[in-house]
Amino acid sequence: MQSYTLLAPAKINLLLEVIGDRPDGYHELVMVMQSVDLADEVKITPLAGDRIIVRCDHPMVPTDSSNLAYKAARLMQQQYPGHGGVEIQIQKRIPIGAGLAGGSTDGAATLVGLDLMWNLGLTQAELEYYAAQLGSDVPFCVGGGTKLALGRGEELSPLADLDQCYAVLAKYDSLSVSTPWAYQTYRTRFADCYANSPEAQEVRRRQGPSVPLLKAMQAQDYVQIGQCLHNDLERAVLDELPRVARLKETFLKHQPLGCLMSGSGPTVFALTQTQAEAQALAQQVQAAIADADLQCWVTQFCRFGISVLEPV
Ligand SMILES: C[C@@](CO)(OP(=O)(O)O)[C@H](O)COP(=O)(O)OP(=O)(O)OC[C@H]1O[C@@H](n2ccc(N)nc2=O)[C@H](O)[C@@H]1O
Ligand SMILES: Nc1ncnc2c1ncn2[C@@H]1O[C@H](COP(=O)(O)OP(=O)(O)O)[C@@H](O)[C@H]1O
Repeated sequence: MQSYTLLAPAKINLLLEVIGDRPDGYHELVMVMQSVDLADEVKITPLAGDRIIVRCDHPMVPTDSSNLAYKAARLMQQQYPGHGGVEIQIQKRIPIGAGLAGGSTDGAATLVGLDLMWNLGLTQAELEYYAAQLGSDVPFCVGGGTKLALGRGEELSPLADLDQCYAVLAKYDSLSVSTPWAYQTYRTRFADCYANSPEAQEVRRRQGPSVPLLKAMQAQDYVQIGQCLHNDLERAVLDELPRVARLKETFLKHQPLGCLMSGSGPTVFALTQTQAEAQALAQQVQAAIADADLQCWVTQFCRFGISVLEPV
């Protein structure tokens, strides 16, 4: 049996609209998701016996059964017994609790890696089916690229690739947001915005902020795309975290194509059309904020989710 090293990219949400409640207790969403080339490396190695061992070079990442890579390996062992154990080594580059799906992408990489290592020949649909059992964002992370995500985030449709777009990501190192807290904070403030019957939810989907964004994306009109970015969770989270609100204001002063908090935050991203503009923007924002706690990454949109870096 061969070892595999996989590249597991982060995502940003170009749009996140909370439509209403779902019978399963989650929120019904409309999202436009985009992979970026900031990625963890996940190495999958066969182990004798049935053990699952997770190692990570970042001290804040749990390596017990709460790690999404561990959960993915256990799910695969339950579904396809008899292939033995696995060691999963995660080289963490995606910041934690950042709204960038760092844990989800490691879980997705483990599913893809075990499919290869155990020679199962699973389809993308089968991988996404298992992924949905691990978390709402995990199915997107399998195939990545540019996608519309409905339901709780697991109903995916491909969108035309957005070529040549860069995202400057910025996050205070010491600040993380828990996803349940972000949804709960939104719910406490804005539950009166919820559409809860299937008919009312359909009306919301057809009339909401995804309509102009999808139109701009179809036309590859980057100026328009920048103006149509939207995240319902942003107003709830930014009200609670004024430092992040100021970070967004600072980005906007430098006139990027657009700027938004990603997912549940607290990462803020700003879009540019060239790498040089993105690098200049990152420097300008770091100089303006002048806080060693602020981290910036210049990333490019990418067309793929999990990819094999090298069979070892
Ligand atoms: C907000 C988003 C946007 O892409 O991502 P992050 O910012 O966390 O990366 C996602 O909705 C997060 O997806 P993920 O992190 O996979 O969520 P899950 O593990 O399925 O759920 C974590 C918690 O988020 C809330 N949740 C999640 C998805 C959803 N449609 N409705 C919800 O209410 C629930 O409180 C749930 O207990
Ligand atoms: N492989 C993993 N990498 C990072 N965090 C993980 C992982 N597996 C489980 N977690 C847990 O998930 C929490 C959320 O982390 P992460 O996925 O980075 O954030 P987000 O949900 O904002 O995208 C972390 O605080 C950590 O406890």
